[in-house]
Amino acid sequence: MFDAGPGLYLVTSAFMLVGLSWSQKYWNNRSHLPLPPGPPSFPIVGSILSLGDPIRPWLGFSAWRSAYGDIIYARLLNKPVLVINSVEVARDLFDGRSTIYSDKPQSIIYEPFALGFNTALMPYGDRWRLHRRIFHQPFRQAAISTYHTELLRSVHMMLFRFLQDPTSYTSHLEMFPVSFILPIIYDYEPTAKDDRVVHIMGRYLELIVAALGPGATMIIESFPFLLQLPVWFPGATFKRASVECLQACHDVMEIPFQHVKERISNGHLPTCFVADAMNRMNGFENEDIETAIKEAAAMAFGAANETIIGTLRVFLLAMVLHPEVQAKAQADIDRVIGKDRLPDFDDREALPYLDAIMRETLRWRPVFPMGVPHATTTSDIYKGYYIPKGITVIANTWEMTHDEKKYPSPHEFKPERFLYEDGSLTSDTMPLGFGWGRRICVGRHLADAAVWIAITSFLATFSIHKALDEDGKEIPVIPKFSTGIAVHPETFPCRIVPRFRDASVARLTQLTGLSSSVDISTLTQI
Ligand code: HEM
Repeated sequence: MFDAGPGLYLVTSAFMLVGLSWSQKYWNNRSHLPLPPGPPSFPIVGSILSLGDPIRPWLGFSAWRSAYGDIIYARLLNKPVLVINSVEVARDLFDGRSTIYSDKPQSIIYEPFALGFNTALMPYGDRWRLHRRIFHQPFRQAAISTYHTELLRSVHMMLFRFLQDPTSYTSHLEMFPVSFILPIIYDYEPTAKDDRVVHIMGRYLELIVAALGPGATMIIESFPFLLQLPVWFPGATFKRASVECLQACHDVMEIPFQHVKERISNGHLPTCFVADAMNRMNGFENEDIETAIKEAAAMAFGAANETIIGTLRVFLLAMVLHPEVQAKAQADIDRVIGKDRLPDFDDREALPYLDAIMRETLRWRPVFPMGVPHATTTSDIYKGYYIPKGITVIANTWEMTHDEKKYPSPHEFKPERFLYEDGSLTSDTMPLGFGWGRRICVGRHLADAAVWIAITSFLATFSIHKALDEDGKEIPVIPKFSTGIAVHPETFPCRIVPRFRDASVARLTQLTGLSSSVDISTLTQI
């Protein structure tokens, strides 16, 4: 028999020597390698003062680009961050080195504010992989057409609400994602605006937005004892918010999920994300899988809400500020579809200008102007710079979507930038707002279909104009935006007027064909 003794010893020693010299070289490299350039850092505050507006850090990150370039190292308070200001570097790192750049920074606020189940904030590991597996099948591009009927139904219900109460446009936008995502995820039909499931998600999101605001996060991270105070203690605001948030999160996950399970145990066969995943992945036999499905379902419910409402708010703002874009889109719709029916998904190819408007909406005011931060799992060397392990990595979406070279006059709303001279669409589908690499948004194809049908149907049936004062003069719209990690325009005064023939409930009923399945008279209460 072959004696492995001395041979194996020699081979092992050789490997060890190579390994040692490599790690020595690596260490020497690292010790000689600089961190990427960045603004000067001061004790305690780091570089935060040179950010300019700390509430909108993406603007400061963009301003740093001219001084420090596409990849910047900075310390914000006690947190080291790597800021990426160009698509090229983002692709190199998030796509090309995805095993290193797919982690997420963790915060002590996640547990007390029930954010542990949020896929987008989860560490890169088995629990996250299981979530992605649950999401993959139902949300891949090829599956999206199965949701077209539900999307059309929800968008038509939204049109009724606009017709019956044109002043409450924010509330109608809020009901749109809820009315298709709840049936898709839980086979659950929200019955009224104060529907229990809609209400608990709304409350949970409110609490999270407050908790994740830059000020609140910084205070809690700097003074964690605030979360140890008893709830009755004067000033224990964060502790009370945390208790309420944990309860709201429990309700968000359990109430709609138990609705599906009850229906199954009563012999029904609901067709929805939860029931399909439970069957496909043996969720009934495995508690860990059941928990992951419950979490993924609540994640989809929450993720669809904030993002789609935000994008549609940006769209309406763009239309009120740019009547010429609105008129051009409506002329296209009238030419392709006419006045006797409403848009359908089959019309999409013939309406490139509508796609261009959608892309420009995502570019002009991305809902996540600095994406959702990633983190590194190990240290790395890129273009001669040392990138530390565990550093927070921010892809500055704002800078990428406002890059003057790629998008001239970037602050103007110009859908034409996505069209060739012959009117056909360019290959730039504006994916930048949906994140990067392995962590790219799982709901992007659903979002694409939902936003497209919503804007096309809206423009087919309504126009939005500036509101008029008592003298009949237009009230100027001064855009204001919310702050936080997800940003959207605040409500502005406007007039929404129908543009379809007769402009009556009867005519809209005829156009949508909704009356057979929905009680139209109750829609404004929804
Ligand atoms: C206009 C609509 C939307 C926008 C702009 C958007 C944007 C984003 C962004 C920027 C991320 C972070 C990606 C990263 O970490 O690099 C993300 C993650 C995610 N989104 Fe969306 N999203 C939208 C709609 C949706 C919808 C409709 C769903 C579900 C049905 C969804 C589910 C998710 C999930 C599960 C993640 C976590 C992915 C992961 O960390 O692996 N999103 N989204």
